[in-house]
Amino acid sequence: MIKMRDIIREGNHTLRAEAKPVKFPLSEADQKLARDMMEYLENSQDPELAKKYGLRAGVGLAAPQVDVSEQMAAVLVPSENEDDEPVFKDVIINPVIISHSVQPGALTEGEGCLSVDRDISGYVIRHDRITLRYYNMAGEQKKIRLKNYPAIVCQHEIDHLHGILFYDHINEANPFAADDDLVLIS
Ligand SMILES: CNC(=O)c1cccc(C)c1Nc1nc(N2CCN(c3ccccc3Cl)CC2)nc(N2CSC[C@H]2C(=O)NC)n1
Ligand code: NI
Repeated sequence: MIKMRDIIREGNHTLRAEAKPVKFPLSEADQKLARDMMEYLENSQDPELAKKYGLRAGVGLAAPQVDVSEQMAAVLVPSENEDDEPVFKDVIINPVIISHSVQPGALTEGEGCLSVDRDISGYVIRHDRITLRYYNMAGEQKKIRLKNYPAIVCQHEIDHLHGILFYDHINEANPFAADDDLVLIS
């Protein structure tokens, strides 16, 4: 299982590298990696398991964060009440944002990252809505539209595949600068 010690932190160059596209059919190693990353998110969202293994909770984890510079990320956005299906759950491979809203969006509370061991406040300005094309573990091409929280999470994880970290999108001069069409997502 993936533990916090397997997650690389700022300063490790892999976090700032351009990850390589994944080849299909997935190798055994890539299949295991995909499963392990999704398992990490599930474990981290379970208060008992998170406590038992000292895991930081997350809704997304990208392969570069476990020092594998490949274009693959697990995303698990749970629904508000736990016995419903997740809002979004998949391993997104070779993802491309093929279109997006002009309208920006940001999490009201800012963003955290498992590879960043410090609290950096401010609005992380992203697209409020995206159309995402990606391949799943079976190699099927998917094209989906996402908005608000799941759209923000996927953009955060896709950034990791291109060496971009969330605070790269925070306005340094005024971290909470918001033009009037910014959608604040709580
Ligand atoms: C600085 N302020 C903040 O961090 C911040 C502060 C308050 C609110 C939010 C909403 C903030 N922001 C933020 N909160 C999250 N979580 C909320 C808690 N949750 C979770 C926790 C426990 C069980 C199950 C779950 Cl589900 C896990 C996910 N996750 C992300 N991000 C940014 S996009 C990728 C995603 C990620 O997985 N990061 C590790 N941002
Ligand atoms: Ni991150």
